[in-house]
Amino acid sequence: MTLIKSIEFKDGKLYLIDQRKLPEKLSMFECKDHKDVEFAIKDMVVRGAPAIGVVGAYGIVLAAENFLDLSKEEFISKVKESAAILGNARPTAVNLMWAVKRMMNVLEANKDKTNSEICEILLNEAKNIEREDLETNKAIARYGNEIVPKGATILTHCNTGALATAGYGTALGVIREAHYTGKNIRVFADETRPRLQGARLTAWELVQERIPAKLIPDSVAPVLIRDGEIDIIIVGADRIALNGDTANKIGTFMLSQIAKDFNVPFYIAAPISTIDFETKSGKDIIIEERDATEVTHINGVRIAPEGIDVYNPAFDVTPHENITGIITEKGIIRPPYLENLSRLRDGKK
Ligand SMILES: CSC[C@H]1O[C@H](OP(=O)(O)O)[C@H](O)[C@@H]1O
Repeated sequence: MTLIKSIEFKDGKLYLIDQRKLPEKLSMFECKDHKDVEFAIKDMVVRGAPAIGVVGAYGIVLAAENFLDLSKEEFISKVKESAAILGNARPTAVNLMWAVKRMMNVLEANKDKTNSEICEILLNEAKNIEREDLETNKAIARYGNEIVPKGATILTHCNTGALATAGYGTALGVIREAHYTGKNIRVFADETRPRLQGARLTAWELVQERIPAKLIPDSVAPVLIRDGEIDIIIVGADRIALNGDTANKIGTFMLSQIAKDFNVPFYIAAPISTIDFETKSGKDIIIEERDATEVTHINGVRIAPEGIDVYNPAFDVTPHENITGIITEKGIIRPPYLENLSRLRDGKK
């Protein structure tokens, strides 16, 4: 099993696999300060809800180190300002704001220490967030593997692998676990227009791991589901509302509706940090709209005529009624989601 490490903080800089360049080129993008990190998140050098949470945390560390020599008051103010900028780099995935809030809580709790002590403490917290995400991925994979039948054909959408997390993956982590525990599974991976995370990233991870898979145009998935070719669908999430409505990559809702029509189990795999207990339902989730050129161009080559208008939402919301279960590091959460997610929020079994 090749552990793909897409995020590395060393010698006071943050290095990221540049996912815009994969699969043709494996190169690192260097972040010297929090503005580089903001760009990396916005331009999808790094993407994937858990991954941008980890990267956002390290962005705050870079900010603290760059403002180290300021007065304590200016230092705290500048770090908080940088954190706000990072937290707003992409609006839909809750993990980013979750990580930023966690880092700000640590800053607040240690604001009476010296600037350099605070830098050290923030770096340790960012490392904790990264380490915990990897552990979380492994737990999600183990629980998810329990619902993967031997010999199953699994459909997945977008990229939810090591590139989208601190390593191993969420939905793709379940697929890895099923493969490595000898379940003899095979995968259909949606290409996932327009940014092609499936074709460029998931396919790359599956090839690296020699997991039997076929890449398909997004519109093939409904036909495979209708024809009984898919045993189970497992996808990721960017934000799960308290009632279980889930925001994920555009195209997920369509898959869930067709899965429901043809009685194919449809699972979300996500860490608990992706559950937003403050958001009551999917209606309240902000859906990021991205640049028109993501649709009108591929690799910089224009494929649609000048002058055509574009609507490019990066996510859609799957209603909780379409979701068979939510695979988390604490087990699989089943309906009724409002009741069960509220119990999780309140720390009840
Ligand atoms: C475990 S990644 C979760 C989620 O993030 C991806 O979105 P993006 O590539 O725009 O960052 C996709 O929705 C994945 O399912």
